[in-house]
Amino acid sequence: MGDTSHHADDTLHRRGLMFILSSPSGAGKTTLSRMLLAKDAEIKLSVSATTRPPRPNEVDGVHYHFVTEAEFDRMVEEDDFYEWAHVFGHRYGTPKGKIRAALKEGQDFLFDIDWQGTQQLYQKDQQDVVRVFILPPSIEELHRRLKGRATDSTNVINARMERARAEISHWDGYDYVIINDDVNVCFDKVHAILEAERMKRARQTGLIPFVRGLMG
Ligand SMILES: Nc1ncnc2c1ncn2[C@@H]1O[C@H](COP(=O)(O)OP(=O)(O)OP(=O)(O)O)[C@@H](O)[C@H]1O
Ligand SMILES: Nc1nc2c(ncn2[C@@H]2O[C@H](COP(=O)(O)O)[C@@H](O)[C@H]2O)c(=O)[nH]1
Repeated sequence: MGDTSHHADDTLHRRGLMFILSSPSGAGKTTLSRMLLAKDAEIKLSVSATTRPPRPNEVDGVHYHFVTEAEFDRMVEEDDFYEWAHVFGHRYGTPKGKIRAALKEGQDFLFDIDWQGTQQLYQKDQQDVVRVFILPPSIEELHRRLKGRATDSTNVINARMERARAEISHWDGYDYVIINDDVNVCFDKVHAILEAERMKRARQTGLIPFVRGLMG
């Protein structure tokens, strides 16, 4: 064994990444997001603001910041959003918060956002963005999942099903595409992507001094 004074853990600073999960409504991105947050302590959810009313199990400030139309207007005027979009008759936006500074410090962020938000984030910050699209195994299964979730009225479910094909058409704007058939298998793939992206050379900003140390 050689000199351990340049231990990798002390040296290898890494830039954080913006990990985006998108899918047609009901394909399972929120389920996968929650699994990822429970399993991986290094990634934090970017909590969006929305004008949609909360579902029964949703907590303000945890799953979304639930805001009024007037509050959303104010946030837009004050340039508080990285991106925002109209989705299913409501507005949703990613608050800027301290994301940029935290990325520099190595913090990873998870975004459960649609294709419009993905395009906007990618245009602003290509180097930090990793785009993952989740597909359902079939349209029938997508419908079953939306009904089985039992959080939305029949009208809302029908509207989301009507939009599903249009949303799926954006699949080619993503770096990775995964079919969510068995949720555990799908989750392992999502996590493997995150782990691999963390090791990209460009993200490992501490590599240069580390390699210099190795070369003596
Ligand atoms: N692989 C799977 N097999 C069976 N059911 C699943 C699977 N993945 C997710 N589900 C179930 O499907 C329903 C929809 O999942 P989820 O809420 O995660 O979808 P979503 O893509 O986030 O939808 P939305 O965009 O509407 O928020 C939930 O009841 C969830 O438990
Ligand atoms: N462009 C953005 N899309 C967002 C954001 N937060 C959530 N979403 C997407 O909206 C739909 C519907 O979500 P739901 O919670 O009402 O089912 C879904 O595709 C989300 O990914 C955001 O900040 N910006």
